[in-house]
Amino acid sequence: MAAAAVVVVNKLSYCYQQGGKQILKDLSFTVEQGQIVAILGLSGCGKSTLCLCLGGIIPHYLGGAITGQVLINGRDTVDCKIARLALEVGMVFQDADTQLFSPTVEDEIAFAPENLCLPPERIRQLVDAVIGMVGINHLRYENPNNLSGGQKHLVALAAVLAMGPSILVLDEVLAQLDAAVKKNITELLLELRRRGKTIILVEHDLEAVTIADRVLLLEGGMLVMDGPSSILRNKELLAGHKLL
Ligand SMILES: Nc1ncnc2c1ncn2[C@@H]1O[C@H](COP(=O)(O)OP(=O)(O)OP(=O)(O)O)[C@@H](O)[C@H]1O
Repeated sequence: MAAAAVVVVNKLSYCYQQGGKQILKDLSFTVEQGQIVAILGLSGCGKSTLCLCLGGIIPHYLGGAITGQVLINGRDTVDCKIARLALEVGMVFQDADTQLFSPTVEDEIAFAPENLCLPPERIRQLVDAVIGMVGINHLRYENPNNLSGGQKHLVALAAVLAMGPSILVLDEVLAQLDAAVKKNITELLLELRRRGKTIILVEHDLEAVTIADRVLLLEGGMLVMDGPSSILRNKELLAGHKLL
């Protein structure tokens, strides 16, 4: 039996301003539970915009003109409250500064579980667990503002994992990590997939996305390729799309 589609994107088009430039053009695809899907494409092709649509940031916070449909675990992102969506989709933004606002890393990770009114002991367990998973115990009492770009992404990832979403949308989270940390986080993503999480990964580094089961390629806001990650070995095809 085929795995359930946890993300359904159906004829999605989007402009940031009514009547403005169309950024996403008639995108349709589905993602099954437990898949790692990489979204590739040249700078400006709409990868981050698509991520924002998947997490409901578009249209809930950024407005604009959206047509078509994005369903997350069967919920339409336009109709579903953003707080509800955040329990299903954990997003780490390309610019992690936009999602970090607490005085310490520990507080940042505890923030959402506290808002869910979880018991203090449970919150402490969750914070310890995700700090361990992401390997940031040494940053626990640091102010997120003082961290490097890569470290901020790790803190945002830990904060998202503390919410226990079934889907992760990670926008260039691996890009700024050094090789050893990148390897650890890659292994973590594979472990999360084994536990049934669905992961959507935007990266420019083709090497970093070889863990993906599937690759989607955007060009000028259009989906021009949707195939297995083995296409990453096809140098001619990649060069043809200016990815090499
Ligand atoms: N808030 C915004 N308002 C208006 N236009 C925007 C906004 N954010 C992005 N854009 C435009 O949308 C287009 C797609 O941007 P997007 O960030 O989604 O591309 P990307 O593929 O993620 O690029 P990169 O790889 O450089 O991160 C670009 O032309 C960009 O200038």
